[in-house]
Amino acid sequence: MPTTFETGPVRVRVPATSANLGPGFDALGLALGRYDDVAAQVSAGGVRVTVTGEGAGDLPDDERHLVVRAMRAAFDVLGGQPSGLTVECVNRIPQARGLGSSSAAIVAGVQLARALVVDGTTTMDEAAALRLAAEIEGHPDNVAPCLLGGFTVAWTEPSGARAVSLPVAEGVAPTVFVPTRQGLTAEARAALPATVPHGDAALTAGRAALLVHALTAEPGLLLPATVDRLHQQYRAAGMPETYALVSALRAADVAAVVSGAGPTVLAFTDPGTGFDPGMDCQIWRLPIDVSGATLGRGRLGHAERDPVAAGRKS
Ligand SMILES: Nc1ncnc2c1ncn2[C@@H]1O[C@H](COP(=O)(O)OP(=O)(O)O)[C@@H](O)[C@H]1O
Ligand SMILES: N[C@@H](CCOP(=O)(O)O)C(=O)O
Repeated sequence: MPTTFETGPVRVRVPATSANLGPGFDALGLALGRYDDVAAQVSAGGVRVTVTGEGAGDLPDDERHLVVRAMRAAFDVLGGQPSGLTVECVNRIPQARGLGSSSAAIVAGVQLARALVVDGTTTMDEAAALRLAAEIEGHPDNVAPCLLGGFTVAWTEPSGARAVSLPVAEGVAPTVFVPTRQGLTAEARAALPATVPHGDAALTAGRAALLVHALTAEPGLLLPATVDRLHQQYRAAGMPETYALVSALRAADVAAVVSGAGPTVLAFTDPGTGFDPGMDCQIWRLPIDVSGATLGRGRLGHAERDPVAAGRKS
């Protein structure tokens, strides 16, 4: 039986994410209250993508667009491809900064495809959506919080990625320092060594375990819980201003880390208005997103189309 598709548009709101959080390389992640909104509809013709906000004018408007690539991968799993797609993106997550923009695009694509298939040869539950999104991204630590919301612990089994979402303790409201300059995750991953000293691995494993306790129950322990020896120092040469800012914040007893692969810095407490970050950046205090990717029916409304104002969940 051929796959049947929803005839009207569907839409999804996907949060920014911060991965690693210091010692949780490729495992820990946090969903943040800044969002991309994406709508999609099956059409008779080819693929047409419009982009407003972040990436407008730079991203491809055809099959090469990451949302469309993720949709195509999900349609393959679900059993059938629509010939044409119309996709509208309103992006507020800065790209190539360490705030999970690529994962947001991938999760948006997978979720939209799931919502557009009315009757396919296979169904895809949330666990399968996570597996597919992680496979496309290559690591699960951003796609997990983007899909599930909250603070997530993700891991990979032979059958694929899995994750749990944990409630964050009251009062944790991260501040992010988002540099003007971009840095690609693939390049930051290439800077990592193939092996690390056993002592560094042991120290980092202990702090990652402590971080789960600190974030869920005892934020007073976030400073020691965010020590990492697996990735940040190896990436420092490629983003010296980021590394200097993390060091300056930590010296002031602020639990700060490189967000994802950088160059954004995430601080778990507000360093105060007088603090000089020493680099050209935007500073945002973001709530933690607890819902993850949220689907809806219909095209984007007035609020979702505003690339500036609608950065928060309504
Ligand atoms: N919303 C989006 N729509 C389409 N492509 C995107 C989007 N966001 C990111 N990308 C693609 O992913 C790249 C950035 O990915 P990456 O280096 O992993 O950075 P980030 O830390 O922001 O995820 C962009 O250069 C672009 O090619
Ligand atoms: N664990 C990954 C996380 C990358 O996050 P991003 O937001 O920079 O894509 C890594 O550190 O490479």
